[in-house]
Amino acid sequence: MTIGRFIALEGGEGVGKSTQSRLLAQALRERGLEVVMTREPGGTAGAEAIRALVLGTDGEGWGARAEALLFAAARADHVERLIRPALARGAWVVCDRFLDSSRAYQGGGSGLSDADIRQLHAIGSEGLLPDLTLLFEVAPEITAARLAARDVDGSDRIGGRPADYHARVAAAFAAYAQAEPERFARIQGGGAAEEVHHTVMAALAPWL
Ligand SMILES: Nc1ncnc2c1ncn2[C@@H]1O[C@H](COP(=O)(O)OP(=O)(O)OP(=O)(O)O)[C@@H](O)[C@H]1O
Ligand SMILES: Cc1cn([C@H]2C[C@H](O)[C@@H](COP(=O)(O)O)O2)c(=O)[nH]c1=O
Repeated sequence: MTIGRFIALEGGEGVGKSTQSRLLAQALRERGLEVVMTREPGGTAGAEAIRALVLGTDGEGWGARAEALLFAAARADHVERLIRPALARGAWVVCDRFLDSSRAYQGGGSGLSDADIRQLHAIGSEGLLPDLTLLFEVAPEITAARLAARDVDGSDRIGGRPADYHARVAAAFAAYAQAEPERFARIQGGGAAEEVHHTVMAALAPWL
């Protein structure tokens, strides 16, 4: 049996995570590997229901603590029902966002402590971490242009937060990658999609 790997793709809005998830999943499948491509919040029926609750724009929204609990609950279901079983049978899991999004958004953006976010993750998901987290970094003026073209009908509740919130999120991601270089690969995502994909494959080369 092949060894399953858990790869998370992280970064702010519009940095290309979904695009690179698709390209990565396709490249791994072409190598004959079983790939489970998934996302957070989401990936299971329960977690997708929480996604609609937390990102939908109806109602008054959530306070920072309730929001952190909702993301942790979605992740707990996702880990238990989809991610752990996939890894146990030797599949590769390609996950668009994971724990570090909670640390960066609910922590760096909304001001909860990193210890609290990690504690929620310890309770909900028994502390599962990806084998590698690809952090995509793109200049804000480039992501703004991409999102203006993509989100013509408006953004979700969190994507629509002000620029200073998203600047804190980006700074938090950068600080986590700097603190744990063995867990992160930093990818400059401002080039063409195929060019960025080559950088991703180079980061994974030791396992392929
Ligand atoms: N390297 C690239 N060059 C130009 N456009 C890109 C590139 N990568 C992605 N895009 C486009 O930018 C937009 C955002 O990309 P994508 O949805 O992959 O980002 P994301 O990080 O998953 O965003 P979000 O977190 O907001 O959902 C899409 O319209 C996509 O087609
Ligand atoms: C997992 C996770 C996500 N978020 C935020 C980040 C984005 O604004 C949305 C997800 O939208 P996407 O188009 O699928 O990227 O949710 C968060 O704040 N905390 C989290 O843990």
